[in-house]
Amino acid sequence: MQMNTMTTGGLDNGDAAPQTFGSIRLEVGEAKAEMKQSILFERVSARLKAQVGPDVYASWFARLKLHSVSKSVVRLSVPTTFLKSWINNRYLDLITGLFQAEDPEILKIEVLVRTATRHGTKALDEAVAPEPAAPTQMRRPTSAQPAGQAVQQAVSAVAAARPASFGSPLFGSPLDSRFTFDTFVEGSSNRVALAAAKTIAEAGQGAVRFNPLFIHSTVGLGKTHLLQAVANAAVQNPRALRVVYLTAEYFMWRFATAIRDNDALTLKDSLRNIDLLIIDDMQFLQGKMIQHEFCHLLNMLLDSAKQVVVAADRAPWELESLDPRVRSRLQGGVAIEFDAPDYEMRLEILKRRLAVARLEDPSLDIPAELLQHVARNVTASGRELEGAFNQLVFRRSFEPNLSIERVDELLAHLVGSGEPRRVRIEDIQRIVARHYNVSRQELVSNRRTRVIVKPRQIAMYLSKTLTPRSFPEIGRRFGGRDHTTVLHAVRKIEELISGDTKLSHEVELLKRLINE
Ligand SMILES: Nc1ncnc2c1ncn2[C@@H]1O[C@H](COP(=O)(O)OP(=O)(O)OP(=O)(O)O)[C@@H](O)[C@H]1O
Repeated sequence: MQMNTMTTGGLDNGDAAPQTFGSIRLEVGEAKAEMKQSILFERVSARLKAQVGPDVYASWFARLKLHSVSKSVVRLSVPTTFLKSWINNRYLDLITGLFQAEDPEILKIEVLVRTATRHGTKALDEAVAPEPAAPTQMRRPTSAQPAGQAVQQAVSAVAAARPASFGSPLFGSPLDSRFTFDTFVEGSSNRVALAAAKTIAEAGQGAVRFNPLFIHSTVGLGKTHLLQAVANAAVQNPRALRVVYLTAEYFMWRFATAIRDNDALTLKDSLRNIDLLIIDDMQFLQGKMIQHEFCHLLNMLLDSAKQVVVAADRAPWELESLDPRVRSRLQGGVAIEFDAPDYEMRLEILKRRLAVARLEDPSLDIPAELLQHVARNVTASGRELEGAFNQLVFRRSFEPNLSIERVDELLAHLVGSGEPRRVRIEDIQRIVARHYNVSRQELVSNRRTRVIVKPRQIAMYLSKTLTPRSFPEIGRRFGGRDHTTVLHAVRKIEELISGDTKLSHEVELLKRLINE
């Protein structure tokens, strides 16, 4: 383990081998610290495996190593950049929670890439995900179904998840067998997207509906879960759909490797004949050549009536780093935004998590009041709920009588901790657009009619005054405008507010709505 290097590093002052009594004592102390760190890592690894299941663990964490532990920072290492960003994007909160549960002094987890000791090809090959475990066929819940029944169904679904007996994606990023329609909780914030996703998963070849379907939301609201549910269901479709699920990062990596190995044609061929392409985390698609390839693929699939589903953390017209041709094709379909889950949904997500956790540990019991309390207070996203739930489960194993006050203490970092909420430009745009009865898309468009220009300038002014974003960045988020346009808007609104009480009240009201 690289840890050894780390511990001797502290003594590396050019001295000969330690001979004095003081150095020996230091060595014993170090050995003890090293052992403690190894135990910590072993314990967290075991919990992580229990949380994510052996398949996901084997895919992503089998090569995770402890690099070093300082008082508050744990550094882990993986062999490839791909794994690093995958773990950072998907699992960092979970891993941080698990370390903190072992040692509350730990504040931060960093994932590093180990220096390659093997040759390039081998190291890159290691990043190829193993064959995904596809789920078995599952029944579908209906919105009219009683909650208990839905939980039971979700439990059966997870219990039944096994490596594929039939149907799996042609290739691509691994699917998590827990991410199915059955385990996805429906609510007002995601109902439309869920209906569209189910329609696509059930459709036959060539029966294209909303193309491309573009789902966007801020982090942790269930985009990946829904996309993987589409993939998991589509591979079971009796019409034998050819399905590919990829994260944008995986797509980039596959193309980069294929181009390096002069094998791009084979890769393109294998993508040509698919029925359903699902791309997650579109905001990460970068690089001129890769975007060019992606644009080709997208055009080819859309033009031949093949279904494409995409998810990103922002709307297609806000993906500034994308090639305008890709952006424009993505805008040609249907974009649906998820909002944050409401209380009922949050509670249902927690109940389902509990039911699933009970499969592993039937003695696990979390009182309903605790679940309700968490659902009321952890409001931001499904991912935070998951973090809160993991903390609860972990704590209850050695504090069986957790009080609500203790839960608040444990979850202080997830519950509104008194810090002001971070305002996002998307929220400002949404609230201003709604207030002035225009669409968010119009706000970032090129249209220059009065009804759009004023709300746009107000939204820019609010973006500058309520967020730490720079003029150029705000310009980019408003349809790629120049920073001088934003500067002009901010000055203009400042000037107008000082002489127009009605407008000044309007802006105050908008600020209150945004900060709510
Ligand atoms: N409606 C839901 N029903 C059940 N679980 C949900 C729901 N929404 C979110 N979750 C859970 O919350 C966690 C985070 O969800 P997911 O990773 O799908 O979010 P995301 O929107 O893709 O986030 P990111 O933008 O960071 O990729 C997952 O464990 C997911 O199962």
